[in-house]
Amino acid sequence: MSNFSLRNIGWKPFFQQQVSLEELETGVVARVSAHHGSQILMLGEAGEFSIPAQLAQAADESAGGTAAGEAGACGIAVGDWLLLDAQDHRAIRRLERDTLLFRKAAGEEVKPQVIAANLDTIFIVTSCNEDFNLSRIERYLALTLQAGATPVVVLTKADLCENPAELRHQAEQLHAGLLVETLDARESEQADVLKSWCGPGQSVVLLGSSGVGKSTLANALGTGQLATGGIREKDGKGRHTTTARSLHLLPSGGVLIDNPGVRELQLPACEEGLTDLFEDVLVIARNCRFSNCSHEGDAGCAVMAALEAGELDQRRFASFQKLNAEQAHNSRSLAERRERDRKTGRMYKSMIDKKRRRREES
Ligand SMILES: Nc1nc2c(ncn2[C@@H]2O[C@H](COP(=O)(O)OP(=O)(O)OP(=O)(O)O)[C@@H](O)[C@H]2O)c(=O)[nH]1
Ligand SMILES: [Zn+2]
Repeated sequence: MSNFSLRNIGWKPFFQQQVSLEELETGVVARVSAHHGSQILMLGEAGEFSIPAQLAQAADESAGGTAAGEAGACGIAVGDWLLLDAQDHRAIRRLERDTLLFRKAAGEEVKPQVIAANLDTIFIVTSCNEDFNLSRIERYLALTLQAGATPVVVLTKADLCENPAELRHQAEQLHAGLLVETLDARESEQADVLKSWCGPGQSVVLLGSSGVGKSTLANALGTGQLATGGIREKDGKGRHTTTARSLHLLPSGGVLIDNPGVRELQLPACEEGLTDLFEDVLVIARNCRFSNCSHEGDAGCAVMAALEAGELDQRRFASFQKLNAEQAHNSRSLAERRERDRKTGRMYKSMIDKKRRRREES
């Protein structure tokens, strides 16, 4: 049986203070490291084990108070911390989340889909060549800010670019204080700059399109070095499991969480994230004559004036409009869906009530 210190799997004071000494006498805390159909893989001080997903779900529903922006995004996520009964590993409670990264689920349905919970830093990876696109970085930034995590933009393939410093400068303008690193991901000494975000107690994720160098960076951070894959542990029913997990321990003491390949990256409801990201545009918009100004030809529009005066970048404004429209569309549809579900729920309930009354009467 392998041993992990809780700190090396991301345990922090924020979680510690949610658990009483009493609870720690009869319970254990462990972190969700993967979802495998009906089983959830957990990582705790005693190593790896799995519990039935149903039991974990029950703990989630009892978790109550949801963090800001968690709107409709429920369910146990990779990165969650659970308090379990030490004897039978029954899930008692899901600990409150520090941060929660989610996106709009793929497809027609407007549903938030949790990517991972309790991330400290999100590395937004993009390359200095064809993939470099400021508006795409803004999209990732909106999600990161909404999640409550710290964004760090990583521009890979600097070796294939004439002027990486210029791209870095452009990316830095996207948000006040935004940290941007440029590097050749294949050179592990260059990737070392990322290690300062990967110390003990820290959980990180790499987000970005296919081929930008995420696996290369993960390797440079040392995911391959601590051979912990293929651990055989007994699950609750005494069976052995050898499933892959999505939490990777790093030699620097932190945890790297795999993200399921994000192909379609549509924004979920994330108004706060966008408000934070586009503070510069919103400050200008405060001077529009009408508070509900569309910034598309309304009289007294301060945003149009700023665009004409060259004080606001055309690309930035287009991105602001596009992401806001997408966000508004997806939150409106979400609200509509909830209303529909509520109505359907009420209809079923009244049907059942009627049936019951009829039965009682007969
Ligand atoms: N020249 C150069 N090549 C790089 C750099 N980073 C990654 N590559 C190469 O780009 C290719 C793709 O890198 P990966 O690390 O597999 O990219 P990924 O983001 O994990 O891709 P997916 O697994 O498809 O999501 C590989 O051939 C890498 O060797 C870099 O900084 N410079
Ligand atoms: Zn306006």
